[in-house]
Amino acid sequence: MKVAVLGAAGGIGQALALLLKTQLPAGSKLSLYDIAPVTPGVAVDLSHIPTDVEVKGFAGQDPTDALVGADVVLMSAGVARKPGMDRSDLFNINAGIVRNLMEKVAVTCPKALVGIITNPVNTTVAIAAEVLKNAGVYDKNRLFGITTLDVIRSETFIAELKGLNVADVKVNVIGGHSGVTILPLLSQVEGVTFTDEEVAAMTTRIQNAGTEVVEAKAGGGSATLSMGQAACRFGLSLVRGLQGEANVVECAYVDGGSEHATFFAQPILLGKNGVEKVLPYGEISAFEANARDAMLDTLKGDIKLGVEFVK
Ligand SMILES: NC(=O)c1ccc[n+]([C@@H]2O[C@H](COP(=O)([O-])OP(=O)(O)OC[C@H]3O[C@@H](n4cnc5c(N)ncnc54)[C@H](O)[C@@H]3O)[C@@H](O)[C@H]2O)c1
Ligand SMILES: O=C(O)C[C@H](O)C(=O)O
Repeated sequence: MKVAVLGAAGGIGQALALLLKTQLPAGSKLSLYDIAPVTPGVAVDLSHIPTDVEVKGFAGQDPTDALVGADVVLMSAGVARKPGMDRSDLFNINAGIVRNLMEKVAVTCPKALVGIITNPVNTTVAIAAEVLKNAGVYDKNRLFGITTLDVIRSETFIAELKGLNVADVKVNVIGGHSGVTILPLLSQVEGVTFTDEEVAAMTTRIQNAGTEVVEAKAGGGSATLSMGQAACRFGLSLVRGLQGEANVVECAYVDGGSEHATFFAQPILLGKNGVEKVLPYGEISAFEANARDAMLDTLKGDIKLGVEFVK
C-alpha cells in the first residue's frame, strides 16, 4: 500500500506523516511531497523510526515522482487561516494549488483514493472533481473531502460535557466543512440527552472549533496536530477498506447522490474501490433538520464556486 502526502512539510503534513509512519500496516510505502526544500529531510528524519514503512521525500514544483503508484493521496498543500479570515478567504490561493496538484494526480495515479484537506474543503473538492472530469478519469467513489476533524472534535467535546469515556462516543457530522455547513447529529449520540440549550451551544462550539484554534494560535496558523490525527484516522480507514476489511465506516464529504447537494458529508462504508456504499444518516431532530435546510444555499454556493473555477 502506498500513501502519498502532498503538503508534507507543513503543520498538518508533518504530523500526519509521523502518525502514518508509526501506524500504517507493515510493508507500506509513504511518499512525502511539498514545494518546500526541507521535504526530503523530513523523510530522512522519519526514516529513522523503526517501523516497517518505507519513507521517501520529494521537493520542487512537480509532484509526479511522489505520486507514481500511489493507492491513497492525502492533500494538505496550501495556506492556512489567520485570525479574522474565513475559510473561503483561502480560495484565491488554494484553488489554484489544488487544481494544479489534481492535474498531476489525474495523469499519474488516476485510480488512487484522494482525500482533500486543503481549505475551503466545500469548494476544493468540487475543483478536484472537475479536474478529474476534464481528464476523463473521474470516479466519484474515489474522491473525499476529509471532515474527520469535525467528528473527532464532536467526540471530544461531548465526552467532556457529559463525563463519558471518549472511546465510547460516536457522532455523525453531516453537511460540509465550514461554519453553518458543519452539522453534528447530537440527537443520535447514544446514552446521553441534551437540553435545547446544550444542543445550541454544542453545535455552535463544534462549528466554530477551527476558529477557536486559529484565534488561540494568534496568527501562527490553524489546527495542525488534531488535523494530523483526524487525517491519519481517515487515511488508515481508506487503507483498511482497500485491504478488504469489512464494516469500515467514516463520515466524509463525497459526491454520493445526496438529495441535498452534489457534495454532502455523511457516513460512508469504505471498501476496495473507495466508497462501497453511501449510508443514510438516519433520523434527525427538528433542530437538525432546520439547520440542515438552512445550510444548503451556502453549501451549494461553495460548490458552484469550485465548478466555475475550473470551467
Ligand atoms: N479539512 C480540515 O479539516 C482542515 C483542518 C485544518 C487545516 N486545513 C487546511 O489544510 C491546509 C494546510 O494547513 P497547514 O496548517 O498544514 O498549513 P502549512 O502552511 O503549515 O502547510 C502547508 C504546506 O503546503 C505547502 N505547499 C504550498 N503550496 C504547495 C504546492 N503547490 N505544492 C505542494 N505543497 C505546497 C507549503 O510549502 C506548506 O509546507 C490549509 O488550507 C488549512 O486551511 C484543513
Ligand atoms: O479552521 C480552519 O481554518 C482550519 C480547519 O478547517 C479547522 O476546522 O480547524
